Amino acid sequence: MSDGKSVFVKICGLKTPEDVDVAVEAGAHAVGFVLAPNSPRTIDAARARELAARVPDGVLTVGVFRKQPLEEVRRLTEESGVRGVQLHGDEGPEYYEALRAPGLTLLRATAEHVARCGEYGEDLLLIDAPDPGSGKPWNWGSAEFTAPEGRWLLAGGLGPGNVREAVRATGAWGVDVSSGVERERGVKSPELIRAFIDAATHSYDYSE
Ligand SMILES: O=C(O)c1ccccc1N[C@@H]1O[C@H](COP(=O)(O)O)[C@@H](O)[C@H]1O
Repeated sequence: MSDGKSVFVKICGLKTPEDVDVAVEAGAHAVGFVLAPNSPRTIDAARARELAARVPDGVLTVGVFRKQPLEEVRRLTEESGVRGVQLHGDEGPEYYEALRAPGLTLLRATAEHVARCGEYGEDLLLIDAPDPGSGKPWNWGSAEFTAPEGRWLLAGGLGPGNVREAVRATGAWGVDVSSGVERERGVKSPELIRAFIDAATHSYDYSE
């Protein structure tokens, strides 16, 4: 039985039409394209545009950036047509203010302790491991971790086998994954994508 709580699920680092179709069909709420350089998941803006065009309106398309200049983020967002921007860096509130545009969802990714979502003007907060995209888990289950208020996503070392426990332990509003749904680094697995979405969306079903 479900207690009615739903969990927002983002599948990140998609590179092929097949990846996108599997994630969307399995019920992802958002899909991410890495527009930051030097990742095994990096794609260019033209490729991201092709992939984003496959995604129905109800699913958020997100460009992922790391420590890139504002003008580059603006240009790649425009060229790719993504409707969300996820920033992994030390950008301050003024950066978010400068990026804000109608219809654009801003995600702030950080490994720091943050009290609430929205302090920098972001729409969604992403609490991640210090090394984003590494697949390494962090101590979200420890007593030192205090969940932020508002809409926040948990990321970092999640996979089909631990996402349910992670959501229950932290009360995260949503989850984000990349490595945990790959069969090898940078190559997604349809089976793992489906299993992750199923486990995450049913986090509050059945009691133990
Ligand atoms: O995935 C990447 O290569 C990446 C590159 C630059 C910034 C962020 C990146 N990924 C983000 O990391 C988490 C998922 O990490 P994990 O692999 O599941 O542990 C997620 O927020 C991705 O968007």
